[in-house]
This record gives sequence, structure tokens and C-alpha cells, in this order.
Amino acid sequence: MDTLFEVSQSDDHGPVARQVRGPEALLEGLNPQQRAAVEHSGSPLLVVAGAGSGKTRVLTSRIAYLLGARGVHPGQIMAITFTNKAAAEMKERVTALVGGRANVMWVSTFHSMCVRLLRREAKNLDLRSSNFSVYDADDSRRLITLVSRELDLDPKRYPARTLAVHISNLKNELIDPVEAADRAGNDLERRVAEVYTAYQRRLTESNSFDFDDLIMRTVRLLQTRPDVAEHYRRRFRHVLVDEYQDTNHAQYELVRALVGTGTEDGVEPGELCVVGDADQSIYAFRGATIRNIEEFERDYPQARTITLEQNYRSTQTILTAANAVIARNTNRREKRLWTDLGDGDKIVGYVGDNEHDEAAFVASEIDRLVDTGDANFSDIALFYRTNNNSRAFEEVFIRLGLPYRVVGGVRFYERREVRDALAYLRLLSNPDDTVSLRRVLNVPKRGIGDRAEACVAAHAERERVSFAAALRDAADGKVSLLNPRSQRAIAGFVELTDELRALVTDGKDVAEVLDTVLERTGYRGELEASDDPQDASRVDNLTELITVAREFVQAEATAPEPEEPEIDDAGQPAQGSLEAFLERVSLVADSDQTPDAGDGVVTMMTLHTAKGLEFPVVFCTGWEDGLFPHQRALGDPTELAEERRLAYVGITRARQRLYVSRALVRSAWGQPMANPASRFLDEIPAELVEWKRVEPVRSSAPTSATRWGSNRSQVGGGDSAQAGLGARGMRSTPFKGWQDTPAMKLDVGDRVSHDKYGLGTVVATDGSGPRATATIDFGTGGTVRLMLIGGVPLTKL
Ligand SMILES: Nc1ncnc2c1ncn2[C@@H]1O[C@H](COP(=O)(O)OP(=O)(O)OP(=O)(O)O)[C@@H](O)[C@H]1O
Ligand SMILES: [Mg+2]
Repeated sequence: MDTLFEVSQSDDHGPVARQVRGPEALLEGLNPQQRAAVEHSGSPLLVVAGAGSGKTRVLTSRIAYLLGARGVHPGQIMAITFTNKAAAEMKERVTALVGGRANVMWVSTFHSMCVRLLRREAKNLDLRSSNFSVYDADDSRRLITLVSRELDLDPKRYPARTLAVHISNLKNELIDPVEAADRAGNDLERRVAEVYTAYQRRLTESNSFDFDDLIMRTVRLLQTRPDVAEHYRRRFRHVLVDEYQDTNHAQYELVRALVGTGTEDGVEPGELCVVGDADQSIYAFRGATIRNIEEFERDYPQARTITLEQNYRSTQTILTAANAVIARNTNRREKRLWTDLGDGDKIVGYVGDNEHDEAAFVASEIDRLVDTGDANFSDIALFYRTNNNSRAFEEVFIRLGLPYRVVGGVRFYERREVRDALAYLRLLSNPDDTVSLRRVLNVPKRGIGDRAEACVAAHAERERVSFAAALRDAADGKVSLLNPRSQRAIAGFVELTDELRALVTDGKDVAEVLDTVLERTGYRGELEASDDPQDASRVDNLTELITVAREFVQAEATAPEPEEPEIDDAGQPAQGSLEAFLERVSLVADSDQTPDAGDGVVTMMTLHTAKGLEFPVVFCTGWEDGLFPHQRALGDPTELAEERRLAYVGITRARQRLYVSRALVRSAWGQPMANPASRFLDEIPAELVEWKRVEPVRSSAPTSATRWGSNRSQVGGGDSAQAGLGARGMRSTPFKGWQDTPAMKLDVGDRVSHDKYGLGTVVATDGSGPRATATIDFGTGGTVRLMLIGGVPLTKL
């Protein structure tokens, strides 16, 4: 924990450190640049610095300083973090300093902040009620699917997923459907605009926002309603943003509108402090742009920029490796990052025969580190490029009984039964929520079939009313072509939801409501009656969800009340309420599930999720061209640069020990792929890496000497020529039964024979030399993409 807060916590005589030791105490332990950033006042402030240099710490310290030394009221502070978890931590630290007063600070992610603001402003937004639903990616894809079906779009040509990405990009650029239609220059863009228009109308009818809307609508509100904007500008005198390099255009405009320029309404501009690192920008695919950090001084002409140069996180070895990799990116500002933590251990490298061998090595190392007392399980993190790569590790961890937790992946809140239960809850809170309504309409089965649903949907379309309104019409017999049985079933459903909704109005807490929902709808009963073992675990998950709800109710009941209610804080849903609960669960991000230290488990996650975190021991796995850097990036310099930033993020999460590993062959989607070493491995200076096992050298038969652990003397010990071999390596006969053939050249149309898949035809080729790949159609055996390195069991016919 920050020394800062320990000072205040050990002080029995008053909550604020300055009362005892003055503002100096709030600056203790900070280096001169960090101090300058904390003390700076007035003009906008940008702190740019490499990983682990204390940017986040500066942000937290600055808040403490604002409260403790500058007499700022907590209600005047808005701080934006990248995850809800980071927000909670920041708030906790500040609470330790100033007590319950901290509750009126707004510390949250962009999305949570916008939900809160939009709820407060529902009356200014033309919303039917402040109980709008928030649609996550899955919900919005469902709605897009519904809409494209109505527009008769070919789902193969226009997959919902693709449409969703396009619509999201438009929203991140603050482009509304009308403008999108105006701008559309080709067929795809016109289709997208069409879907976007219909989709947006549906969202409005459903009284729902998707994630991107949350930001876009808030920006629009502030831009079009000077009175509303002025209210927030008067209130939030301090705006602080962490991870500024990953903001998109909409978020940039949001910050601008909140801070103001001072010319709008005579309110002095708020004090803005943003921190970030352009080298860690890894969300371009969601519209993030480092333009925001690079042009900060142009956007805010009075701005001051402070750079931090001391890294407090990692050893010199780790830092040198990270710097060497990121240095390959062009068009970046060179940074001088140093550490006084010493060289530390070498980076450990390992080349596995396949992903299982790689996983076995990682597991045995973890076992060893914990055995020797060098680390606890919770000190250790394991990263991979994409979620599906966790499987091999999970298998061996389970077999060896190593405790672990996967962050992200198929998350609890993404499980079918959990989503169904939450859809019921959302429906009770927001009767117009179409996606939730249609999700549970016939779940469990109650005799409202597809045809009946289609009749209701057609009625809604014809009458231009929401699906919910159309359903009521159906219950009242006003929908044509509906058979009497379906009508009765619909009437029963409407009655049931009305009854359940009454529980909420009666003030029952969310845990009770949930329990009753599962009971009265027959949802739980159906699962309990089933003899499918999967249904049993579904029941467990629902029980878990009720526990989550119960804990939520209890936590809300015991949360300290804000001491100073003079700053109005409506817009927060009532404590323990259904809305508050839904808001909590709908905004959980991947990284919010990070276990707290002390959980005693190894953490597995993707590199993206690892941003902002740190661990004493880090395993970076799957460093192979085609996997990491991702295959998509191989021929694209922009994408490759982003992958390299991801490598930089991964390496710099490590404090003391870093491992890098790869596999010679791995099965991807059930097919073997032989990937060459990641180019990022080549970019780490060879002398920093001790290879526990390298790729077998061509024509030397694999012997026990190449088993990991027994070849230290052969390839370790700082012989850089050999040490680099594992990364660069020559490719030969790494796996049993495969012939030692030289790399082959194939063209589209060539016929080939594969030892396992049989006869096939080349349908595409990509890359050259050791990175050449061919996609081969093996008829009913499916399409397989293979790296054309030596050793591929393939014959050209
Ligand atoms: N002045 C300091 N003295 C001692 N430790 C420090 C100091 N500043 C930061 N640290 C520690 O260094 C580590 C990295 O700090 P922090 O997470 O704030 O860096 P960051 O710049 O935000 O990193 P990232 O770019 O990865 O987000 C933390 O453990 C933090 O407590
Ligand atoms: Mg940080």
C-alpha cells in the first residue's frame, strides 16, 4: 500500500494527514517529477511515462493531495480508471485518508460514469424512465441479428458480428445514423447505415443503451444542453484520467466537454490531469487513438507535460528487454526509463514440443518456485494472446493440482442460465427491454412459439410500438393471426411479469426478487427436474448468482453514508435496489475479475487484460509468429506495431522474474499448426535470456540432452550465440514421425497430400520464407492452414 496512506491510517487523531504533518506527508516517497505532478495546479497536466514509472500512483496521490492539502471537496473530483476494480482500489485508498466523505467522489470507468450521469439526466434525455437497460456486446449482437433479419440481409454476407464492429466504430467517432447514411460511399457502408438506423430505433424503443451509446449520448447531452454541461462543470472542478492512451474520440470529447474551456459560461475550466503511455496503447480495435495523448498540448494550449523516468516495478533485465522490443516501433517518442532495482535474474526461455509440453514446463516451474519459497501462487501470472489459449494450461494445472484462476474467457455473467436470470431481472426493471423480453419469452417453454413471436413482432413493427406494448396487445386479443392458445400463453406471461414486478415495487431486495423469479417462472424447477448433468451445474450457478445478489444487498446496507449530503447525488440508484445490482453486473469488465492478492492462486489472462497490473513472476506464453504477433498482424505494419505494444505491456508487468515460452507445434481449432518463433523473441537481446530448452538443431537427433532442465550447461550460461538459438533457431525434426523436408513452395491450385488429412488443394498462400503459410482445402476434412516450414508432413503432387 502507498506509504502516503499508511501515514494517515496510523494517525489516530484525525482523518486528514495534513492536520498532523502538513502537506509534506502527502508527498512523502515521491520523486521530484512525481511531486511536481501532484502539486501542479491550474493548467491541464499530462504525465507521459513508460510502464511502472508510477503514473497511476501519481493519480492517486494527486487526489489525496487535492483533498488533504488543497482543501478540495471530494464531490468536486471525477477520476476515470480503466477498470471498475482499479476504481474501487483508488476509492478505498482515498477513503482511508478522508473517511466516508470520499463516497461523493466519482471514481469509475468511463462507462460507469456515463451510466450514472445518464440516470440522473433521464428527464433531459427523452427517456421513458431512468431505468434503462445497458446492453453488452452479446445483447447488442442479438438485436442486430433481429434487425438484419427484418431487413432481409444475408447473414453470410453481413454477419452480425461485422455489422456490430462497424456500428461501434461509428459511435466511437460520434457519428449518428443520419450522418452515417449521408457518408456511406459503398454498398457495405450503406447496409451498415441501414442496420444502424433500425438498430438505434430498436434501442430507443427498448429504453436501452449499448456500451458505445453510454459515451456518445453523454457527449451529445453535454454538447447540446449548455445548462446541463454547466451544472457538471461547476460540480467537477477536477477531472483525472488514467490510461489516457486508450481513450477513443468519443471519450476525448467527453473529457473536453466536462472540463470546458472557460468561454462557454464563465465557469473557469476544470483542472485536468491525464496520465498515459503511448507505447501501451492496445485498444485501437475499439477506436482508441494515441492521437489524444500526442496532441494533448495542441488540444489544451496551456498544458504542462511532465515525464517520469524512474521505473519502480521491474529489474533492469526486464526493463532492457521491454525497451529493446518497443524500440522497434517507428514514430514513437524515445523514453529513458531506468531502475535502481538491479539486474535481477535472467529471463528464462523455453521451447516446447507442443502446447502441452510448454504448459508442463510452466507448471513445473511454478511448482518449483512455490516449493523453494521463491514465490506464492498469487505472485504469479500467466499471459496468452487470446482466451482460447488457456486450455492447455488449465488441463495440466488441474492434473497437478495447482490452484489457478482464469480471468476473462467465458465469464460467469456470460453463462446461459445467468444471462437468462439477469434478463428476467432487467425486464422487471425496464419493461420495454426488447432483447431481455424476447430472450425469456419462452424460457422455460410456456407455449409461445416462434410463430406467435413473429406475429407479435410484426404487430410491433406495423404499429410502431415496442415489442412489450405489442405483447400486451396480444394478451388483449388485438393481434391478428394469433391462435387462441398462444394468446392465452402470452396473457399468462404478461400477468406473471406484472406480478413479479410488484415485488420490486413492494421494496423486496434484489436477492429475494431473484429467488422468487426463478421459482415462479419454473426456471429452476425445470433444471432441477432434468437428468442432464450440465443442468445440475446450471442450478449451482444460479445459486451462486443469488449469493452474489445477497452479498450485494448486505454490502450496500453496510456502506458508509456520505457525510456531506449538501452536494446532491441523485442519479445513484437506491441502495440494494434492483437497478443498482443490474448496473453492477452489466458493467463488469474482464479485468475486474482479477483475484486479490492473497487468494493463493495463479492468475491466467490475456495480455489485454493484464494492462495496469503487476506481478512478481510473469509467464509470457505462446510467443510464436501467427499466434503472437497475431496472424492478422503479420502482413500489416500498423497491426504489428500494436502487437509489439502488447508485448511491451506483457513484459513490463513482471517485477522480478520473467519467462517467455513457445511451442513448435500447437493445435489450433483442432488442427496442428507449426509456428516459427515470435519475432518479438528475436528482439529481446540474446544475452538477457537463459534458454532452458531450445529448438533441436537440424539433423541432430533429439536426445535427452535437449530435455528442459538437463541442458543448462549446453545452451545456458550466457553463451549468447547459442542462447539466441531458441528464438531464431533452425527448424528441423522436432516431432515424431514427421519427415525432415526442406521448406516447400506452394501456389494456389497445387494439389498436395498430407499424412493426416489426405489429399487437398491449396486455396490461399501468404508470407514467404519460414513464415510462408498455405491454406489447404482437404475436402470433407475441412480447411487447414499450415506453416510451410521444414518438417511439414506434406507432399506436393
Ligand atoms: N516514488 C515511488 N517510490 C516507490 N515505489 C513507487 C513509487 N512510484 C511508484 N511506485 C511503485 O511502482 C509500481 C508501479 O507504479 P504504477 O503502477 O503507478 O506505475 P504506472 O506508471 O501506472 O504503470 P503502468 O504503465 O503499467 O500502468 C507500483 O508498485 C508503485 O507502488
Ligand atoms: Mg498505471
